[in-house]
Amino acid sequence: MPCQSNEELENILLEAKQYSSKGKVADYIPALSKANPADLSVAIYHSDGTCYSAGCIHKKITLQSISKVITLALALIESGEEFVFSKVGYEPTGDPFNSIVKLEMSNPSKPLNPMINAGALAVTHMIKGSSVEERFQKIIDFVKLLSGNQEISYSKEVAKSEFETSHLNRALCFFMKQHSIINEDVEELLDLYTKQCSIEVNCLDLARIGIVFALDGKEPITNKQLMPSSIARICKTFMVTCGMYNASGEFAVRVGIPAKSGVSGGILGAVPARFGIGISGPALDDKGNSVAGLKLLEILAKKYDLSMF
Ligand SMILES: NC(=O)CC[C@H](N)C(=O)O
Repeated sequence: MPCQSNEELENILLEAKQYSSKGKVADYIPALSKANPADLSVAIYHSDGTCYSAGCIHKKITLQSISKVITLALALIESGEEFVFSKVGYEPTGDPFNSIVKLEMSNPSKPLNPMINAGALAVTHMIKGSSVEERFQKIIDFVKLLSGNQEISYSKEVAKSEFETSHLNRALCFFMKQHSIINEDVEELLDLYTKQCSIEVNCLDLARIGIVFALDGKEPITNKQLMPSSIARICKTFMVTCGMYNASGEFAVRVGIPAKSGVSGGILGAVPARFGIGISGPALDDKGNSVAGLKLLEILAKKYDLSMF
């Protein structure tokens, strides 16, 4: 069984850590630029509930795009497959996560998948509730449930920083409003989306969420089904086809596990039926993925034969 000690993981982390210097922290959301590019941490959650970890494991990062897979699960639970996929498609774009170009090219105009910003905004729009507060509470409660961590909260500073600078996301929303994919107030939707992206986790939380997806929705300790297995499988499929933005193809070849990254440098991995993996490493490559995190996953995948292909 792979990785049976923290020391083993520590050695792999040290090898991957050297790659941090090749990346840069995201600064298009000003508050994210405060992150330390040299940070790296990893946790692996086994299906029997044991967990191994290395690095600055308690350091928090915000979920950013990793939240997209969580709101997708929630929207599918609340509204069902038919409704969700009437508003958002199934296909990878090959474009950067915040690109607008395919929205105008597809006919009828709808976001190509729920992992790009346009698709994620359309999914967040579906989360039901009478106010932004009620809807956000639902999202954060779901993150608490999946991570088994009742202490989860969000960074007001990061949420505010993104809300004030999110002009491209505003443009995506207005375009989608014109085409009836969304019909709520754009500022309210952005308020909810930026809060969702600002939920704080560490690599242990990410690994714990990862194992729930890996086990098709089951919590490893209690065996409770936290979401229908069909929904966990839809989410994992999108993680394979679009989870690492427009680097998902190369990632499938090099690593071969369902994963979702975020511009805070987080990566959520789910090795089917085996492990949840959580990584935090804020230095990013030019596609927005954690450079050292990618390296770490590549080493783990080779060493422990993790690829599902
Ligand atoms: N790739 C990401 O992590 C993007 C999430 C970020 N909140 C945005 O909308 O730009």
